[in-house]
Amino acid sequence: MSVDLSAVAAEPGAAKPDPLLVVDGVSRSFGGLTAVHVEHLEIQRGTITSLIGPNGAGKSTLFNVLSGFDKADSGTWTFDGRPATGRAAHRMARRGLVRTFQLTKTLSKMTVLDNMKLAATGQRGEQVLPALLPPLWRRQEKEITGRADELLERFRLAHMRDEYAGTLSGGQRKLLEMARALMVRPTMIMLDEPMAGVNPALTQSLLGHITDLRDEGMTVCFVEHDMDVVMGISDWVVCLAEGRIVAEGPPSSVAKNPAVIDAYLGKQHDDPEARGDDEPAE
Ligand SMILES: Nc1ncnc2c1ncn2[C@@H]1O[C@H](COP(=O)(O)OP(=O)(O)OP(=O)(O)O)[C@@H](O)[C@H]1O
Repeated sequence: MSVDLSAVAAEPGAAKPDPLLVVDGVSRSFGGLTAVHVEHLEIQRGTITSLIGPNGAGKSTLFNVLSGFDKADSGTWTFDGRPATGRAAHRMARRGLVRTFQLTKTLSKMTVLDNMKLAATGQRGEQVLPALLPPLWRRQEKEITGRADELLERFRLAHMRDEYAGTLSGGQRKLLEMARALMVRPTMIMLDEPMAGVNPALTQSLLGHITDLRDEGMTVCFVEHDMDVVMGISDWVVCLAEGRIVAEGPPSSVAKNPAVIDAYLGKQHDDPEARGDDEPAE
């Protein structure tokens, strides 16, 4: 681990020695439901921080808000010491914060290389299709292709460079999602369930890539509902439940925190599928 967090209190809202992202009073509701209400959160620079919590805890909503893909109802946040509240995703990408997003239908019909090149435009995604790319982008094309090839090599996707992205396996898609996000050379990468639906061998490889990014100095934050996945890799774990931070700390302390256990068990208790009930009671 590159940053020592041993002196940081394991409690919600804990101050970090050198936070890259600082969140204050952020809330987001849908109708009458408060999906997120985070009083204070600091993400330490140069660490792997995991955001865990049961289904519906608000993890993706918080991610979407902070990365500029959704709007908060209230609250403020800063990135790298500068105000970032309500900034659009492509502006945040230019400032160094990117998030991965899943390969959509449209992107599946483009080649792997074009997916990478498009990502270089900085999270504008499908709003900027290749035919419409600005002249500046064309001038930089050589450099961008070079960067794309370098990343495809690193993520072992070079042999798929000219294939349609839709032909990739589930695991290769996850690698492409990560590689795409790195096109803009971010300082912070936010990964939404990077291991979901991936086989164990590939999970190990993805975990290796994530650790490498951190070791190169990048700040990594990922959302995961499966607590076991994050334990081995995280420097710090933040647990959300019903939109609020209920615990924070090193993985070992969070794993045995009663509020975390309650959040997961409580959810299981409410969820007929997790209880193993196939049919609702008469
Ligand atoms: N666009 C939306 N419209 C209405 N409700 C929403 C919307 N997005 C999220 N919600 C609700 O907000 C709550 C938080 O959802 P969110 O997806 O952020 O949780 P999560 O922790 O990421 O869950 P999961 O692990 O299942 O992805 C849920 O109750 C969800 O139904």
